[in-house]
Amino acid sequence: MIKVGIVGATGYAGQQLLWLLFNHSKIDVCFLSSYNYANSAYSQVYPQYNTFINKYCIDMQTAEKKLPMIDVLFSALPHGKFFPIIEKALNQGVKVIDLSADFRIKDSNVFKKWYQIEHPKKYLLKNSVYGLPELYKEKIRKAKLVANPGCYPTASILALAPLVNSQLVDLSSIIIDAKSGISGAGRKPKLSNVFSECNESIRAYSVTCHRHTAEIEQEISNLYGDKINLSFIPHLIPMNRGILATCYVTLKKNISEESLYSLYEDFYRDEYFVRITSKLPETKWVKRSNLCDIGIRVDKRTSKVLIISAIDNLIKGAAGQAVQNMNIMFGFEETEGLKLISITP
Ligand SMILES: NC(=O)C1=CN([C@@H]2O[C@H](COP(=O)(O)OP(=O)(O)OC[C@H]3O[C@@H](n4cnc5c(N)ncnc54)[C@H](OP(=O)(O)O)[C@@H]3O)[C@@H](O)[C@H]2O)C=CC1
Ligand SMILES: CC(=O)N[C@@H](CCC(=O)OP(=O)(O)O)C(=O)O
Repeated sequence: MIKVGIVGATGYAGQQLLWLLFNHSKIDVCFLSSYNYANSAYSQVYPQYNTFINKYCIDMQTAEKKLPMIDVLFSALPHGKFFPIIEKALNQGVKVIDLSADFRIKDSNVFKKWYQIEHPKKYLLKNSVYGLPELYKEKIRKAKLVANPGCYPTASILALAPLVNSQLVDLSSIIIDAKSGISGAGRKPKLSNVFSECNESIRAYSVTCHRHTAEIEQEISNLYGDKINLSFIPHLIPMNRGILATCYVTLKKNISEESLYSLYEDFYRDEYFVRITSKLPETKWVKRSNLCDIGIRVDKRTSKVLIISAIDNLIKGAAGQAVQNMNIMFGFEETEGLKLISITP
C-alpha cells in the first residue's frame, strides 16, 4: 500500500481523483485539503461519500505538516497555488503529481507569455516530466515530479501525435476545434458558467489566446522536431463533462484513410487507454472512463484529414491520467483502478 495526500481535494478534479483512488487496491488516502471547507467532513461537501469516507478536510498548513506520512502528493489546486508547498514535498522524498499547469510548459519565457507571471520555481522545470503516458512512459517511470497535462491538450495531442510524428503534415495547416463540458472550468462559481447563461447555447472563448495553445504547440513541436504554430479554438457546450476535439490537417502528400488507420493503430498498439475507432468518437462513449477514442476521415475534395478525439475531461483529461501516472511511477499495473467503461445512457 502507498500513502497518498490530495491538496485541492474538494474541487471537481480532486473529487474525481478521490473517487478513483477509493476504488484502487493499493492506496491509502491519508489527507484531503480544502480552502473553504477546511475542518468540514468531506461527506458534508460531497454527500455521496457518506459512510464511505469519514475524513475531515484540512487546510494547507496542516497538509504541509503531514507530508512525512505520505509517498505521493496529488495537487488539484488552481494554477499558482501549489508553489509554496511543492519544494517541501520533493525535499522530503514525496513524489508529486500536479494536475495544474504550473510545470507543464518547459520554457519559462513561454510560461510567462501565456500565464502572465514569472515562473517562481524555474529550476524544477527541467526535472518535471510532462505526464502524457502514451508519449513519455519511460520518463514518467523515473520521475519525481509529473506535470499532468491539461484536458484540451490531452485530447488534441493524442489526436495529432501519430500524424505529426510521421512527418506527413503541412506545418502551417493545423487547426484544432475543441468543445468542452462545463466541469472543465472547475467548481468555483463564475457568472458565465451559471446554468441559465450556458444552457441552450454554445460559445467559442479565448479565441487565438487560450493558454493551452502553448502546451499543445510544445508537445506537437517536440514530436515534429521543429517549431509548429497552430490554431486552437475552444468552445463551451452545455453538458457536464466531456471533450470533443476536431483537428483539421493538410498533408504533404495524399494518403488513404485505410493507411492512416494503420498508422494510428501501430502508434497506439500497446496503449490500453487509446481506442482507434471506425465509428466517429462521441463523448458519451468515453464518459466516466480513462479512454481516448480517435476516429479519422479524409476529405478527398479538399485533401484535408480530419482527426476527431473524445475524452472525459475529468478522467483522461485530469484525475484518471493522474492515477495512470501514479501507477507507472510506483510500478503498479498501468490500468489498476482505471478499467472503467462508460454507462449508457
Ligand atoms: N476541471 C477539469 O476538467 C480539469 C482541471 N484541471 C486542473 O486541476 C486543478 C483543479 O481544477 P478543478 O478541480 O477544476 O478546480 P476547482 O475550482 O473545482 O477546485 C479547486 C480546489 O483547490 C482549492 N483551492 C482553491 N483556492 C485555493 C487556495 N488559494 N489555497 C488552497 N486551496 C485552494 C479548492 O478548495 P475549496 O473548494 O474548498 O475552496 C478546491 O479544492 C486546476 O489546476 C485545473 O486547471 C486539469 C484538467 C482538467
Ligand atoms: C471549460 C473550461 O473552462 N476549461 C478550462 C480548461 C481546464 C483544463 O484542463 O485545463 P487546466 O488544467 O490547464 O486548467 C479552460 O478553458 O481554462
